[in-house]
Amino acid sequence: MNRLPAHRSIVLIGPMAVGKSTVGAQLARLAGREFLDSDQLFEEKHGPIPAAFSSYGERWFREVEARIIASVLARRDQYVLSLGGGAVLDTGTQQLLGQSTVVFLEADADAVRERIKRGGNRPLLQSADQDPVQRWSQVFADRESVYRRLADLTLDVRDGSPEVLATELMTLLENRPGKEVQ
Ligand SMILES: Nc1ncnc2c1ncn2[C@@H]1O[C@H](COP(=O)(O)OP(=O)(O)O)[C@@H](O)[C@H]1O
Ligand SMILES: O=C(O)C1=C[C@@H](OP(=O)(O)O)[C@@H](O)[C@H](O)C1
Ligand SMILES: [Mg+2]
Repeated sequence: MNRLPAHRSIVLIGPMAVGKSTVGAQLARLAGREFLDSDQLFEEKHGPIPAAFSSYGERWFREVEARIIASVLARRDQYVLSLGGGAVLDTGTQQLLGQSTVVFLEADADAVRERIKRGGNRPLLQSADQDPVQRWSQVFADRESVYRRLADLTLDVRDGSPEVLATELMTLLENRPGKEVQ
């Protein structure tokens, strides 16, 4: 059963390791919707992201990432989509997100310290002169204004399990009008 009929595409954005993929999957389950993840779609077709960065470069990754996201956002049905952290830098993607309910998952360096260690291999956090958390803070500072500008809703994900956070997000979404269902 679809519990969020007013919203078409619900898109989770935010910096690396805040929990976009994990909370997005939980939200989709609670809402009775299909879950899509741009990194997962990339890897299904092109293999691991770190190998793509090292073989073809970030620029190529961004081009393919933007195409994958555009093809999902062209769909007219209802789903939950979690984006990779840097996907929102693409101006075409920024425009297409205007049709979706965009949720910014917000955290800080302390909250993501353990999450960075636990899941995912993120080429942008590998640096010779900075530790991954310092690097995360720098990348987040560079992108924060973009996340805030695109967000219809912001969810603080510093505390709480993914299940609790997804339930909180369900309630927030249930209580706000959608902007895209004609
Ligand atoms: N609220 C949370 N509390 C504790 N760990 C979390 C939470 N959300 C996600 N995680 C863990 O943090 C790691 C990164 O989560 P992930 O969903 O991959 O983040 P993102 O997609 O934003 O990069 C994973 O190991 C995940 O299980
Ligand atoms: O922030 C970024 O530029 C990236 C975030 C990653 O996704 P997550 O945000 O799911 O870790 C992945 O797309 C890639 O490693 C680049
Ligand atoms: Mg992810």
